[in-house]
Amino acid sequence: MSLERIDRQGLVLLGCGKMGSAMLEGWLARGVAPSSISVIDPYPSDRLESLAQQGLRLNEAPPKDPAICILAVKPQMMTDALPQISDLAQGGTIFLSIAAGSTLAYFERVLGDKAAIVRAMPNTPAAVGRGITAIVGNGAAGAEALDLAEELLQAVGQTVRIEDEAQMDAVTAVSGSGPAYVFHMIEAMAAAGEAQGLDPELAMTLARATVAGAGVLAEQADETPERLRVNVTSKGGTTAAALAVLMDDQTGLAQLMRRAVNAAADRSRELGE
Ligand SMILES: NC(=O)C1=CN([C@@H]2O[C@H](COP(=O)(O)OP(=O)(O)OC[C@H]3O[C@@H](n4cnc5c(N)ncnc54)[C@H](OP(=O)(O)O)[C@@H]3O)[C@@H](O)[C@H]2O)C=CC1
Ligand SMILES: O=C(O)[C@@H]1CCC=N1
Repeated sequence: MSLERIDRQGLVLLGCGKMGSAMLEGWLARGVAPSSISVIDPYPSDRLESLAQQGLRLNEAPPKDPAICILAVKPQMMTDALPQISDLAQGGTIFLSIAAGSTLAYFERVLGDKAAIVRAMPNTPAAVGRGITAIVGNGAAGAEALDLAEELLQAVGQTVRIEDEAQMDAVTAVSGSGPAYVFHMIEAMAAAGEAQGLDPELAMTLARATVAGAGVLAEQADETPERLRVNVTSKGGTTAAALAVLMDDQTGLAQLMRRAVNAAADRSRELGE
């Protein structure tokens, strides 16, 4: 099992904000020992300070030849942050970037094209073990590098491999940013319920449970989302009235979502320039 390689050689996490800490919790829950983990982050959280008491190395020099180094700072901070770990490229360390937009070619320019580099796009449901991450490797990332990256990411949810790095911008726009669209839908449903006279707390309870329940049903049911939608929609009933608005050819959700995903993918491409 390659996670044993992490126990032996260690893991370095550069940047431990929202996404880095979500993954860190998954690895700890999967049994990676705090003493195998080195975190570099200028303003560590209380949780990191407490993990440091349990052996996690916090803002210390990284171990000599860690199995993997996860790059989890914002793309705009990457160039400033990389010098802290770039020496690791002299050894066999695998680099795993989760930064939106930052390309494999960019990392090769900084770390060299002999370094095994994996580009990944996770999402925040990783915090509850329900993320999905797409990965793609550079030419130097062989099966062992991809397997180790995948195993680490599977500790916090599902993984998919993609062949064409150019698809990463679309992946980012759908699943990387996607949780925010769903959270916004909860907010919008709750606000609409309030506008109908519901108490704000009740409206939020109804909206949150409905989206969560529908998500689980969409995942677990044998039927397609389309069939599940039809199952809710009684002929001449309330859902049909709502869907006539949401599925309008010109102003419906599909058109809006296409524009939103397009904007996110464009921004991902810009971040990579
Ligand atoms: N949030 C998300 O849903 C997702 C994010 N990503 C990607 O993950 C990466 C991190 O995003 P996110 O966690 O949201 O961002 P955060 O800002 O929450 O996390 C980045 C962390 O890096 C720290 N940091 C800043 N500069 C340095 C440095 N020089 N060395 C070490 N650490 C540094 C920041 O510290 P400080 O706050 O003090 O500046 C912060 O703790 C981004 O590249 C993003 O594209 C990918 C998928 C989903
Ligand atoms: O908003 C962002 O840029 C990051 C990448 C995907 C989710 N959050």
